[in-house]
Amino acid sequence: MRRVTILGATGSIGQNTLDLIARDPEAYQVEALTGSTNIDLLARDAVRLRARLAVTACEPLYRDLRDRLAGTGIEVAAGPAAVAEAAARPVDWTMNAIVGAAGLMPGLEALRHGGTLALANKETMVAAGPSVMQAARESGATILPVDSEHSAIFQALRGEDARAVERVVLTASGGAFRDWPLERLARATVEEASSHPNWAMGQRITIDSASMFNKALEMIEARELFGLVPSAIEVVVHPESLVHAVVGFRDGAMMAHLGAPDMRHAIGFALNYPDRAELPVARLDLAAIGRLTFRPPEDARYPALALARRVMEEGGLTGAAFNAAKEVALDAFLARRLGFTDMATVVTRALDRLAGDDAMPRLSSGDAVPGLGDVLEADRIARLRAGEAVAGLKG
Ligand SMILES: NC(=O)C1=CN([C@@H]2O[C@H](COP(=O)(O)OP(=O)(O)OC[C@H]3O[C@@H](n4cnc5c(N)ncnc54)[C@H](OP(=O)(O)O)[C@@H]3O)[C@@H](O)[C@H]2O)C=CC1
Ligand SMILES: CC(=O)[C@@H](O)[C@H](O)COP(=O)(O)O
Ligand SMILES: [Mn+2]
Repeated sequence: MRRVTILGATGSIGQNTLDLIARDPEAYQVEALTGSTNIDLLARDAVRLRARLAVTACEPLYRDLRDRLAGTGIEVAAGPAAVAEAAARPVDWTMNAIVGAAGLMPGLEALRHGGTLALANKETMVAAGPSVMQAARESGATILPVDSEHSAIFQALRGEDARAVERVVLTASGGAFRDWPLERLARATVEEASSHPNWAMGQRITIDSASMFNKALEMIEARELFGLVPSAIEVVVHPESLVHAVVGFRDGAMMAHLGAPDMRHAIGFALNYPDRAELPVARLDLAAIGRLTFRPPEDARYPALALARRVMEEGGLTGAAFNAAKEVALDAFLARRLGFTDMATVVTRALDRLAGDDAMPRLSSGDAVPGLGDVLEADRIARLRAGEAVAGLKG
């Protein structure tokens, strides 16, 4: 029986993970489930899956969660530190499906005890890729990417010599507004941005798909996970979301990964690795699909992609700053304090300000791996600068 922990169990990836685990209950012992605001679901799943520990990141909800689990024998805890402590409990397999930079510390805790980390939380790699990879090397932990594109790349690279890789192509659906007239984008509403053409996902990543900030994060995630040079990372718009990524090799061959737009593919791959197990996902009928289409992303529609290139060029703490500024901009859009196209403006202004900002930690030239303290400080300062940029745009 494998011991597993699911961080972010109440979200979209978390629920897809539990769906797979619940289909084979004898195969898994659930050590911990974590969530944040949705304690009804957290409590219900903790009982259903006989978890040993249930944790809400939201401290004020401790009593409510405790009351819901009274008499079950399931341990209860609350707060960000309790989430990290849950992640630190030794298990064979951990899913990190927390959204945002909040996933960083629990993810690092999970890596420190070894085992396998199935990583959906792409923000972790963007903010602190070198630290994360170093933590895995030190403990001998295995990181398996869950983001569909990165799982696809990982699968295409199996058995290949990494030195033979010439390029990777990340496919992008183009998001909710791929066919809108450009002049309409500034008036796009939260509701309109929260509907993905192909994937059912959490609201934040769905909006990031519409702005292409999701793909921008994924470019950086690919660089960190696979050690690629930025020029080897390409993005192509593929409205059908059936090809998840393509790897190009030095002999000109290209290996594409195809599958239905269902995250249980990538989660199931990580859960069963190195084997392949039967998964409850739709099988593609290529003749019925008929055609797959591709087109270049438009710079004017998707300024986030150029920002990702800038982040990769600058390196160091810029990834942490970029992710944090993007989170602030997205919060402001969700709160109706910013327009849709203002999000890229806020992130650009925050990065511009940070370039000469005395408050930003300075890395010494020998720092190949920025320290975690510096990463967290860069995140904090970037949030301040992005907040100022939001206020500046409103005023
Ligand atoms: N959804 C998808 O198909 C894909 C997602 N990803 C990535 O996976 C991650 C999860 O995405 P998704 O499942 O869509 O997100 P959701 O918003 O659906 O779920 C997020 C999870 O994180 C929890 N959470 C929220 N804030 C905090 C916090 N501060 N501390 C601890 N836990 C918190 C939520 O708890 P609660 O709901 O109880 O408040 C929930 O369990 C993201 O990094 C995303 O980019 C990558 C590829 C595809
Ligand atoms: C399912 C998944 O991995 C998402 O990150 C997906 O890539 C989002 O779709 P976009 O291609 O629109 O960003
Ligand atoms: Mn993805």
